Amino acid sequence: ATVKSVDTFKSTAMVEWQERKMSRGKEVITLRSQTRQTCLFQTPAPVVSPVATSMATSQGKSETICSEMTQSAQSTSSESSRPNQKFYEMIQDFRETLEILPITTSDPIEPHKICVCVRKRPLNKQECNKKEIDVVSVPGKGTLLVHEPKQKVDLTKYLENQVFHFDYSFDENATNELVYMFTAKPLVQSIFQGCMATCFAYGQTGSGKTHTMGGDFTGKQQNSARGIYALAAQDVFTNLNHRRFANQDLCVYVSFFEIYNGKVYDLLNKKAKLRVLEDDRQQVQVVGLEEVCVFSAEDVIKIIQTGSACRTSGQTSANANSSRSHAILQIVLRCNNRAATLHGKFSLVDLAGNERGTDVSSNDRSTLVETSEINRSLLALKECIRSLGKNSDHIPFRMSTLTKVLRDSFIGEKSRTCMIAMVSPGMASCEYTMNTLRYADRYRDGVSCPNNGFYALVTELEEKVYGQLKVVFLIFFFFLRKIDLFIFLCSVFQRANEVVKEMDKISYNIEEGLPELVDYSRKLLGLYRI
Ligand SMILES: Nc1ncnc2c1ncn2[C@@H]1O[C@H](COP(=O)(O)OP(=O)(O)OP(=O)(O)O)[C@@H](O)[C@H]1O
Repeated sequence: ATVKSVDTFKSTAMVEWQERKMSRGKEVITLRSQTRQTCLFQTPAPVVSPVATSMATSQGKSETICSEMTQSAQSTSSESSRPNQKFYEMIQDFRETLEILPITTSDPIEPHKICVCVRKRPLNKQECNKKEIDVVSVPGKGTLLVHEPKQKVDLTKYLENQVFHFDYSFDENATNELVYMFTAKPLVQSIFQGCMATCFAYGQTGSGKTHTMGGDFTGKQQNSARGIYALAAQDVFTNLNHRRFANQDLCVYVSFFEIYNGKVYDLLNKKAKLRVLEDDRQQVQVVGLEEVCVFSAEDVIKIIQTGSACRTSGQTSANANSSRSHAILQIVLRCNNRAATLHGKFSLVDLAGNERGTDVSSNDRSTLVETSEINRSLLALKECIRSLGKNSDHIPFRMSTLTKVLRDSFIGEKSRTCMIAMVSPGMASCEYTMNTLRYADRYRDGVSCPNNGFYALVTELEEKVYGQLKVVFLIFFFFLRKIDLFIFLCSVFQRANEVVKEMDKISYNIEEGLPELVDYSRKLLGLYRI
């Protein structure tokens, strides 16, 4: 109950009475202004502020004070001790002007070839203890706002309210079931029609990717039955038993693997390292990948549990490990004939934490390699989905192992893709949140993206660099015995290495870095042209 909030509400003018009722011995009056913001007034007043009293009197209602409808529990004295109190108040003021209409199960689900949505997780216990400020608002209808705290040179604080639009936006109260209904569920239907579907969970570490895909946590125990993996498996078997598909004689197979540093590891076979090969017809095979035939959703849940345990075992920090690798669960429908012909495939991908891409400060070689691999794969993924969205003939899937193994999901009319961008709401994560949203925004905006030309150019140059590299290696092996040529090639490699390092540094902040990246690509090509 603050004087300021009464002021704010009063200034919106034209207040209509909505409702008066008794609650726990107090009279609660709900008001609604013309701008549809809502405010609660209660009697008797624990604190009577002059402004509140005068306002109430002017309305003919004595002993009335204002309290914020949301976060009232955290207000009063503890609020003043909150770090960044000013920003907190500014965000609260802004939220009062918003019309909040969260997505519900009764909202229509539209068919998309590429669907991009965003999910905000709630502030966690630690963040609440630190009195972190929630800087993300989800008014609904696919919109999401980030209230970016800024400061002018004269130290005046202000907010930059960034608005993003996606196909769907889920707030902190959305359940996995609700998210599933709008994202992966339509893709499950599509694989029965012979589609290759992919659902990605993207975002920084701790933003809720594993919670969404693998299931929510009760303490440290993950409830695998309530994640998108399991919900999709349940729907696959429901569909399979439906009379429409019952006579198609389909069988369900599951594989579960992870990609770490560009290498594939089988999570259903003691993390065996596997090779990715491409045949003459550009078909990509993960050689020796375990594909288990399953007969119920429970079988799939057991596989998820086995694979997840394998994913994290032997690591000092499970979370740190998972955030560095991409985990892929594939549900494959095969016709139950001798050739076990592929009918449809659903790949569910829990991507590596995208904040790794910014971690270029480290001098540790393994961290640098890890970072550049994550960078490369996320950039490649973006390019492949964008090419798919534009129905382009050229899909740059060779850019990374991730896009290579998902190649058949990026081609043809029968591809369906859904990207769920996860965001953490805290002010401390604001920069990462903005990066996640900008990345996801690129998919939606493929055609009108101002840097479209640059993206295409970078992709084309990357492909050329790979081509040239192949030639260099051939020459190297051919003239292996010529020491002067060997020294020359060493110096070329050294210079190329430096250029590649520079490229890695800027490739995360792709927005500003693109022109530079093009320059570097050209330099690289120049180096290899001997
Ligand atoms: N929507 C949500 N509701 C409640 N808690 C959530 C939600 N999303 C995430 N959390 C909680 O936040 C914590 C981090 O989530 P999670 O492990 O899923 O993040 P992540 O993005 O997969 O991280 P990493 O990249 O490190 O694997 C978990 O304790 C999880 O229970």
